[in-house]
Amino acid sequence: MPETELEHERAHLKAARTALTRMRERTEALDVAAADPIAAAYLARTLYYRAQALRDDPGTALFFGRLDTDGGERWYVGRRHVGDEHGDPLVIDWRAEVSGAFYRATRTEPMGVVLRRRFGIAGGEITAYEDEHLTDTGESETKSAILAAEIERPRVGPMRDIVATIQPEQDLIVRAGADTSVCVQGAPGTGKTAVGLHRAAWLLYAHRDRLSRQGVLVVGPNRAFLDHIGAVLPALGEVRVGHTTVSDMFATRPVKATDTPAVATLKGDPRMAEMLRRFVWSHVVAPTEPLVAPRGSRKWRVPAYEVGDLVDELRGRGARYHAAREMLPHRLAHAVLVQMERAGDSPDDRVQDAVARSSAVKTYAAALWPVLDPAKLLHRLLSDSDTLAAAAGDLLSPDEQAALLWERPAKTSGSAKWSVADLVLLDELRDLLDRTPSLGHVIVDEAQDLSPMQLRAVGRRCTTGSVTVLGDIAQGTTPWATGSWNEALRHLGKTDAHIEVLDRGFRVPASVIRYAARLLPRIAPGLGAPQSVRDNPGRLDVHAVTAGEELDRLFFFWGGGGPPRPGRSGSSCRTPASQRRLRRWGGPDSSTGYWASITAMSITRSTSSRPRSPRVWSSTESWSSNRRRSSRPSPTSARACAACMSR
Ligand SMILES: Nc1ncnc2c1ncn2[C@@H]1O[C@H](COP(=O)(O)OP(=O)(O)OP(=O)(O)O)[C@@H](O)[C@H]1O
Repeated sequence: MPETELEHERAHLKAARTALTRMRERTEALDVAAADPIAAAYLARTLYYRAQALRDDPGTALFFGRLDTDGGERWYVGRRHVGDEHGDPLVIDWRAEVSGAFYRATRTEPMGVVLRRRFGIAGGEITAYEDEHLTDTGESETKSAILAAEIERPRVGPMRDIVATIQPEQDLIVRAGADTSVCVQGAPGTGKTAVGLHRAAWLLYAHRDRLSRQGVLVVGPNRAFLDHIGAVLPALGEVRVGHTTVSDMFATRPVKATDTPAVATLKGDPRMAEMLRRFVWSHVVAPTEPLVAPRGSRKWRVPAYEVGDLVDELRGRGARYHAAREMLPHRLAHAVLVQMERAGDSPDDRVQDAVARSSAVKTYAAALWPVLDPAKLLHRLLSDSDTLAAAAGDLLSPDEQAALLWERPAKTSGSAKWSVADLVLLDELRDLLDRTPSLGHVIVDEAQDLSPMQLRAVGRRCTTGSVTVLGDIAQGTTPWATGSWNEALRHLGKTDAHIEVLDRGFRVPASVIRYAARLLPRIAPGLGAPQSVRDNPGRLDVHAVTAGEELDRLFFFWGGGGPPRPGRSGSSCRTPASQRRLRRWGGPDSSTGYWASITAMSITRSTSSRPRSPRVWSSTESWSSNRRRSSRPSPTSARACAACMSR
C-alpha cells in the first residue's frame, strides 16, 4: 500500500506502465484477417503503426501532470492515452480536450480545475511534484521550479518534445482548428518549430481520419534540420507525418546547375508565375479552319468562329490546361450534335461520345490544343530569346530576359542542366498543366527564406487544406527572403491566415537576447524585442573587430563551419572542426553561439543593399562554398551597424 502521496503517484505510474504493456501485447497478438490482400496490407500497416505508438520509453514517465476538477474528476496528463482493462483512462493524451486546461488554466480563469500538479521526472521515475490550487485565493503565485528546470535544461542533441511545458500562448497555436491557417512569427528560440510539430501531432489526434487520409507534411530548410527535429513526432506516437526539405519537394530531376544570386532571385520572382501562365496558354491556337466531322454518309461542319467561342469558353473556366483540353472533343461533338438535330436527326449521347472519339475530332482538337510537357516548355523558354520575349512581354525587362537565357542551351530538355530555381519553375508549369494534389495540412518552417515561387509551390500542396507557417522576418538569409508575412501569405494563397507572435525565448539567455535585439530596429523595424524566459543570464563576450572582419572572426569561432544552427547552413555543422567546437560550446543548439551567429549574420545582412544578403547558397551547398563567393559588406555601413550595437 502506498503511504505517501509520492508513493501513491509512483504506484499510478507503475499501473499505467503495466496497462500500456498489455495494450501493446494485445495489438501485437491481433491476427490480420481481411477479405483481400489490399485490405490485409492496410490492416497490417495500421496495426504496425498502432503497436509503434504504444511502445513505452522507460526514459520518460507516461504522464507529467495531473488535474483535479471541481466535478471530482482526476486526470493524469501524458504523452498518450492509456486505459485499464475496463477501458477507464489511467492517463489521458495531452491532446485530449480536457488536457487543454493543464496548459491554459489560470487563477483568474481556472477552467474547472481545482488542482494542477506537475511531476518532476528523472530516468522515467517520478522524483517530485508541485501543486497549484487554482481556486485557493490564499495561495500565492509562485514560479514552478519543475517548469523552470525543464526550461533551463541544456539544449543538446536532437530536438525533444515539449508536451510537459507547452506555454499558454503556444498551446493556443497548437490547438487552432484544422481549417485554420496560422503564421507564427518569432525570434530565435521562441519555440516556433516545437509549436509547429506539436500542432501536427494535435491535428492528427483531433482529426485523425481526415488528416491521415489527406496527409500532413512538414517542410524544413534542409536535411540537417529534418534530422534535428525527426524524433519529435515519433516520440509523440505520430509516425505517419511526412518530412521533406523544400528542394526535395521539387526534386523530380537532379540539380546540375547553379544560378547566380541575381538569376536565382529573378527565377523566384512572382512575375515568373504570370509569364509561365501566359506561355502555357499561348499554345492554345485560335481556329482558322472549320471542323469537318464525317458521320455515316454525311460530313458535318462546325464553323471556325463557333469553335473559337467554345475554346474561349473553356479557357475562361479556370480549369488546368490539360483538364480543359480533355473537354474540347466533347464540346466539338456537342456542336456536331446540334447540327444533326437542326437537320432533323435525333442523335443520343452514344452518338456524341462516338463523334468525340472520332479521329477527325481528335486530330482537329489536338491541333488547336496540344499536349504539353513541362520540361520541354521550360527548355524552350530558357533557350530561345524570341520565345522568351513573347512570353515575358512587358513583365520582364530586356536585361532580365537576357539574364534568364542559358548561355549554352542543351539540345533537348532531357540533357538540360537544371538549377534548384528551375525545378521550382518546372513545378509551377506542372501545376499549370495538371492540378497538384492537395494535402490536409502543411507545416513550413524557416518560411521567411522562401522565394515567392517556392511559397506558391508550398501553397499549392495545401489548396484545400490549411497551413502552419513558421519563421522570423528578422532571420531571412536568402536574397529573396520575405520582408512581410502578408506578402508571403499572399504567395502561399492563404491570406486568411492568422499571424501570431511568439516573443518568449527558450533557447537564448537574456543578456544575449538584449544585446542582439538592438539590431532589430535596423533589420526588421516592425518587430518587438523578444524576452528570455531563462533565469540563467548566460555569458556574453563582446569582441571588437574591424570593419569587414566580422565574418572571418565568426568562421574562426566556429572552426570554418559557419553558424551552428542545424539546418540553417547546409552541411556547416558537420565539418570535424566545427563539430569539435560545437561540442565544446554545448552542441548545435548552444544558445550563445547561435545568437552570436545570428548577430553576425544580421550585421552582414543589414549592411547590404538588396539582394538582402551578400551570401547565397542552395541547400546543397555548404556555408564555406558560399563564403568564397560572398561579397564583403561595405565598411561604412558595417561601421554604422557596429555603432548601433555599441549604443
Ligand atoms: N514551452 C517550452 N518548454 C520547454 N522548452 C521549449 C518550449 N518551447 C520551446 N522550447 C525549446 O526551445 C528551443 C528552441 O525551440 P525552437 O527550435 O522550436 O525555436 P524556434 O523559434 O523555431 O527557433 P529558430 O528561430 O532558431 O528556428 C528548443 O530546444 C525547444 O525544445
